[in-house]
Amino acid sequence: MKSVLEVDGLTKSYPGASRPAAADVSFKMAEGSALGLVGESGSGKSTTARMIAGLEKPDKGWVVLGGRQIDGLSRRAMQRVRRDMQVVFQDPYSSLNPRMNVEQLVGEGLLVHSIETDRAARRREVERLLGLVGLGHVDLGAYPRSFSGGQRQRLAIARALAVRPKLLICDEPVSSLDVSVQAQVLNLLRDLQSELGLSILFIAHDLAVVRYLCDQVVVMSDGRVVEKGSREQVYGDPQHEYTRDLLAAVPVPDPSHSRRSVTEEK
Ligand SMILES: Nc1ncnc2c1ncn2[C@@H]1O[C@H](COP(=O)(O)OP(=O)(O)OP(=O)(O)O)[C@@H](O)[C@H]1O
Repeated sequence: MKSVLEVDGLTKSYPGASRPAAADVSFKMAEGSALGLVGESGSGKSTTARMIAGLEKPDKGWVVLGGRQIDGLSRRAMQRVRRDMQVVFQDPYSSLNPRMNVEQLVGEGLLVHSIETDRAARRREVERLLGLVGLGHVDLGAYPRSFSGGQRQRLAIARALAVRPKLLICDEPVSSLDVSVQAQVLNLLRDLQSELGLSILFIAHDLAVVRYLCDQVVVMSDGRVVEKGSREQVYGDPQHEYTRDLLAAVPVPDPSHSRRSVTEEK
């Protein structure tokens, strides 16, 4: 199967640290799949994601997106690659510009990347995207301050999808939300993944969340990959003691219990 993302030997040390934040991290992601990168706080997930997204330069290793090596590209070249790789961040309160309204926020990528320069057509596309994320009813002139955390995360997802990325990186996208809202946003991501064939790299410390959404799992500890495999392998027959310990500590209920309420969030 064609891979959307390959990382090989990614390594990063921060000055003064006693060990690398990420050491020799390698994995492959098939197109249309959802891969969960899991581990406790400090295990190196964000550092790895930042190197993939070009926000941090690796000391060693490489990143290939859609067959093209993207580490070490110039800032300008990287800007073009950003269209193919969108990130949804943990905190929807700081990731959305408070001075931009819904139409501007969701439509920005369409304008910046010259995908849709006609205002009326862009507006229609923004409305379509809002419908996709369950916000078909919202006022295009509204500002982020009038939305709940879950709704803001839906806006962030619509904004990311606008440019039709090859890869969506979700960095702890539900961990700042209430548990009931978490389930709704996870259900949305799952539906989008199956309906649009989206490739999602999902970063989380919570194994229950990853089990729900991801078909492949990479487990990190102390900057290293300690286990990787299919969901069935990693959850059904964990090989590493660290994975077994993480699994033993899973606290969150199955989000599928609130599946019917996906569109009910206000
Ligand atoms: N900019 C930085 N400068 C120095 N050290 C850093 C920096 N960013 C991360 N680290 C260190 O690198 C290690 C890995 O951190 P990283 O944030 O990648 O882990 P994580 O698994 O994403 O954790 P969290 O879930 O808390 O974000 C930690 O020891 C952290 O303190």
